[in-house]
Amino acid sequence: MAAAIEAYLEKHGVNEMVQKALNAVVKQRAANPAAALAAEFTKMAKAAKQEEGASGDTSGDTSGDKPADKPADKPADKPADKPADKPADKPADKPADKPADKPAADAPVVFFVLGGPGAGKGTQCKKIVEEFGYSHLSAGDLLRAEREAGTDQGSMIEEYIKSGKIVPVEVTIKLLLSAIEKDGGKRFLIDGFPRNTNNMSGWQLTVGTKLALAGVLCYEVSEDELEARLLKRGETSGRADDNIETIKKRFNTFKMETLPVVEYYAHQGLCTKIDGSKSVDEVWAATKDFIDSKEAELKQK
Ligand SMILES: Nc1ncnc2c1ncn2[C@@H]1O[C@H](COP(=O)(O)OP(=O)(O)OP(=O)(O)O)[C@@H](O)[C@H]1O
Ligand SMILES: Nc1ccn([C@@H]2O[C@H](COP(=O)(O)O)[C@@H](O)[C@H]2O)c(=O)n1
Repeated sequence: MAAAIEAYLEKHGVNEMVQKALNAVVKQRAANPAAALAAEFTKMAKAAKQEEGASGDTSGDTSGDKPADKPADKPADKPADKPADKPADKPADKPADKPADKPAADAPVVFFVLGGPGAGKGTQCKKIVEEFGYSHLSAGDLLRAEREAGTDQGSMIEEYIKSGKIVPVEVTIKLLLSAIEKDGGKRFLIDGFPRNTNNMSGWQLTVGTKLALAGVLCYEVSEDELEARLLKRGETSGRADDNIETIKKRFNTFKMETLPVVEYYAHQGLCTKIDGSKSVDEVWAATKDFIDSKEAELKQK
């Protein structure tokens, strides 16, 4: 099935695939969007398999039959997550110059780190930095720092954070790319990104294959546990979103927008899910195993 999904992706591109699946899920008003999305991907993969069988093309080379009006990297026409009154129509950055098919062997390596609010992303990233010397970039931290600048953009970011919504990618990607460039490292943990399909499109358009995505870590924790952790953290964090009203909104955003992204990567075989409800040390043991095995894979390349 993974090969069939890859074939579909080759033909239609990631944006079209994700957008089509998300549209179907939204239409269904599915109670469990992640499961519905998984079902949509499976349906698409089956259709791609049949299509491939019908055309007799088993090579996987689809370069000749891509419809001319549908480039693989065409961004979603309208990001699903755009708040109606915000100017978020298109990523502001110029698309990466004609992307190569694959990242260069010496391209810096990136891991996305996902999980619900309070799942322990930051806690585990810190440990990875200590043990493996990776560079850690938290999209949330970068946005909070930018908010402090006191500009119009700062107040816009504040609004999004307080309402638990995802800031338009053109803002976030600029912060991430400038931090990556400044850092100049070879291994990056991108914490809290991509949080929705708009984030994914922005990354694909601006980064393309300049950086190599080696894997996605996702920490799974129940909402009850997350809520308890965030309320406790809120006693000292001073964060505008560690209060029960915003926490509920963040949970909703996570379920509706981020879980589908996690499922997308899971279907690509890129996502490793870790039980984040255990103790910090137990979660770290699983995290370390993951990084060790990825480092071994990367050494063989
Ligand atoms: N395994 C764990 N068990 C119990 N508490 C934990 C665990 N991991 C992290 N915490 C605590 O839970 C809170 C949230 O952790 P952390 O800030 O690492 O999460 P996060 O996923 O980065 O959150 P956010 O997305 O909101 O920034 C912190 O107070 C942290 O000390
Ligand atoms: N890709 C992202 C990441 C974060 N945000 C906003 O920041 C808030 C806090 O993020 P944490 O990762 O620190 O939990 C989050 O709720 C969003 O409002 C974002 O917009 N895009």
